[in-house]
Amino acid sequence: MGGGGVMGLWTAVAVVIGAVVVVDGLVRWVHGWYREAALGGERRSQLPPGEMGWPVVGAMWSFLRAFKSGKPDSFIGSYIRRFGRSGVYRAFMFSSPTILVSIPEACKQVLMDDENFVTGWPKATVALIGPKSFVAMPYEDHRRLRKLTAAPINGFDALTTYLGFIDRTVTASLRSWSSHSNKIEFLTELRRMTFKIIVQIFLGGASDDTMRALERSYTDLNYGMRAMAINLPGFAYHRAIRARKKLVAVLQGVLDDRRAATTKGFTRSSTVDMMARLIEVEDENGRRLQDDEIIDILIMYLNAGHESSGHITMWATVFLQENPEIFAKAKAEQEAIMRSIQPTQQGLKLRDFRKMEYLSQVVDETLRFVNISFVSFREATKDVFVNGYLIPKGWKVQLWYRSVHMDPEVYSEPKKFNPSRWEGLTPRAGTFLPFGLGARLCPGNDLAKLEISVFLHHFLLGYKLTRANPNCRIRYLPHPRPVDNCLATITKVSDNY
Ligand code: HEM
Repeated sequence: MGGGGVMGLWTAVAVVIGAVVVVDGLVRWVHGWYREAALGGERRSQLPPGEMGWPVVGAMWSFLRAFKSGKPDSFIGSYIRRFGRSGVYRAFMFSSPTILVSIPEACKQVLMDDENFVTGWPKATVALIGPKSFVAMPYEDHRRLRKLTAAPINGFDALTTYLGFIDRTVTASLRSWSSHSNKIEFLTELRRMTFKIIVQIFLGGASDDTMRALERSYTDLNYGMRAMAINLPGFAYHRAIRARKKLVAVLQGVLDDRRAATTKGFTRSSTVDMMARLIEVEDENGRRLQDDEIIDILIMYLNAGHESSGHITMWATVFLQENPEIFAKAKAEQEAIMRSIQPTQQGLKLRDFRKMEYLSQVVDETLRFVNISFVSFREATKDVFVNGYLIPKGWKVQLWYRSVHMDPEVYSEPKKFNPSRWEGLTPRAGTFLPFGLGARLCPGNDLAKLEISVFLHHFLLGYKLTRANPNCRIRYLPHPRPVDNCLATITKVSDNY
């Protein structure tokens, strides 16, 4: 090919690239205009920096790319790089114009403002968790049912009721895993264990068949939770929708049995579990909850009540095992606690748990570092200004807890696992959000911390974790986990306690 031919080729390539850039810019501009024009010039000029991107996908590709390539922080990182540290950005995600909030003060403002913000989970998530659960419930119903359901699991005193069951379940699990030399999927087993605990609290226990059916369906439900909402065979979301139908059927069966037993005058357990409370509760007009309302609340609680605790327990165990100094310090604290317990005492008591200061720092650091709930969703019900920028009425808001926890201006060396950073530290409001904040603060936070600490107490005193693939790849959606579900052996190393 002569010089003219090469020139011609390069010109053609340049023209194609130029055309792509122009078309890309034009499409983005038209989409931005289409989404924002109705705001009017003045309100539009007050929006935070950012862009709507391409129609339909918006920022979803870059979000999924960041999380699927193992670099979840690069998503918000790209906004900071392109638009500066405004902490509030605009984007198009989950089919809606959305404001991304990534700094503590702004997160706190949104989370504490119930007048101007309601929950705003994507429709696909609401369809999975349940339209009649807390994720989509009207304000007054939420207040009433939250009070009813949170009271028995909130505050460490209320939790005394469950401590014995948690302690027995944890010790039996560790004993069973270490009774053979086979590898187990440690995460899967922990999820099973935390599920058993939450089923006891909410349903007063369940048959093995019911447990198995529920567990399987919850796994599918969770895998579909942050996936693209494509309801076609072969897609995770489709499997999740089917799993929800099964969950509804199983819980309907449990509810029917309970109602039948109550009619005949039988009660299943001596303590009042959460299902009993939900069946009995009346609003100010004497109206009781319908079956579909009870079932949606249970689906939500049973899910929220085991997934996150199971994952955090796994990560805390892994971090302890990988950091011998931290392990030794945490173990010494537990040994001291054991020495202070009377030989006649059966199992752990709440006062023992209260002495676990360093272990509590290990758990807090794990919560900060792992970011199991990395984002939360709200919707503005009026025009609101946050950090000087407009959040227009009707727009969605995403609160990026993960970005707050991994921000070097909030936590020095954020990528270092360092429990001692919590020593004597009371975090500034909005800087530590593993359980959210405000009216939607996780009602299971005390229960979660208790379960995790009881497990770590027993693990530190007598067991060792050996992973089959210590450098296994991590998958970040829906929750951070090693792709092998932490395949490992659990060995008993001490008989002294
Ligand atoms: C380590 C464990 C846990 C973590 C990290 C966690 C995290 C969270 C977060 C961040 C929220 C707030 C979502 C928002 O801002 O909208 C939340 C809400 C919730 N959590 Fe948890 N959670 C955990 C354990 C539990 C447990 C054990 C239960 C049940 C006993 C539970 C039940 C709930 C419920 C029902 C909500 C919705 C509250 C509402 O909308 O009023 N969670 N959780």
